[in-house]
Amino acid sequence: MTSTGEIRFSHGIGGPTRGSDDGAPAATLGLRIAETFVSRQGEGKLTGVESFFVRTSGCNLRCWFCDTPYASWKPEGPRQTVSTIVDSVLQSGISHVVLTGGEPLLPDACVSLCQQLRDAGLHITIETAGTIDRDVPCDLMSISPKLSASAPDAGDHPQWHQRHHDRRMPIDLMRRLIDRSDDFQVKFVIDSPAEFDECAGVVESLQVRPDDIWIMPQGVSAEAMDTAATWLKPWCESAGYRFCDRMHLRWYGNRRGT
Ligand SMILES: C[S@@+](CC[C@H](N)C(=O)[O-])C[C@H]1O[C@@H](n2cnc3c(N)ncnc32)[C@H](O)[C@@H]1O
Ligand SMILES: Nc1nc2[nH]cc(C(=O)O)c2c(=O)[nH]1
Ligand code: SF4
Ligand SMILES: [Mg+2]
Repeated sequence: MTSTGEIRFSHGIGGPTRGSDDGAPAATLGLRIAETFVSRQGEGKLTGVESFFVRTSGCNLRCWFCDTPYASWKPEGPRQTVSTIVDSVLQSGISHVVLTGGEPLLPDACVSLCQQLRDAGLHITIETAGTIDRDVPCDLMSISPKLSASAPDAGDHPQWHQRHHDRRMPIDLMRRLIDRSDDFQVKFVIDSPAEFDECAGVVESLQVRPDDIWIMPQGVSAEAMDTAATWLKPWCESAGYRFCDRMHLRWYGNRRGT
């Protein structure tokens, strides 16, 4: 990690490398893990399904609203080998795994992790912002493209503001992630009606059906979601998108490990 808390990744945007600087295979090096926990999937088409969550630490974006800053702004947690993580999942006896972050497609070892989980017959959802071009086995690619208003403040974080701008919306790359996966969903975070046109433009560029689009209100409480629903739900209905309640916030509150 650098003095500013940024993890140095082994590849630039969109171009993963194989292995590492010291020659160790990715599976041995493992992944930095902020937390693992069992919960019910709170978002999207698998809402309600009991799942084993693996949250990697480290992100190449810095959304101002990030609800897991301990995996992005201030990444926490030790490295774990792929076999340690796979053992934990298998011991739980749970058949659905959600790989999230931070940005779970950043570490090279995410490929062998997903391959081993798949070989064990488990269902894998990957929650990603869709900025890393990675050919990774997965059952549900859940992409949450980041709109321009999600960038951190330019005055407070000039470098991350610029990086966020440069990295957040590689349309062709997202399309490849969609084309490679067995199934996909696209989830947007909307903070205000000013983002409607931009969101609709991205949907058009991605060439996906309105039915595949889930719209999540920005916020981390049931009250915030209910307030946003008054202006967000009518827009979703008119555009044919799905309104996405983030149910874990209702079930458990905004608590870590849920
Ligand atoms: C913490 S992110 C990790 C995965 C990946 N970095 C991404 O952004 O998709 C997990 C999910 O939470 C959503 N999210 C994060 N902060 C949020 C907030 N304040 N309100 C609504 N959704 C949020 C993201 O858009 C994403 O769908
Ligand atoms: N219950 C629950 N469902 C989730 N779906 C996606 C999540 C994420 O943080 O990526 C998440 C999460 O953090 N908790
Ligand atoms: S891309 Fe995801 S993990 Fe990274 S800062 Fe944005 S919401 Fe947080
Ligand atoms: Mg979450």
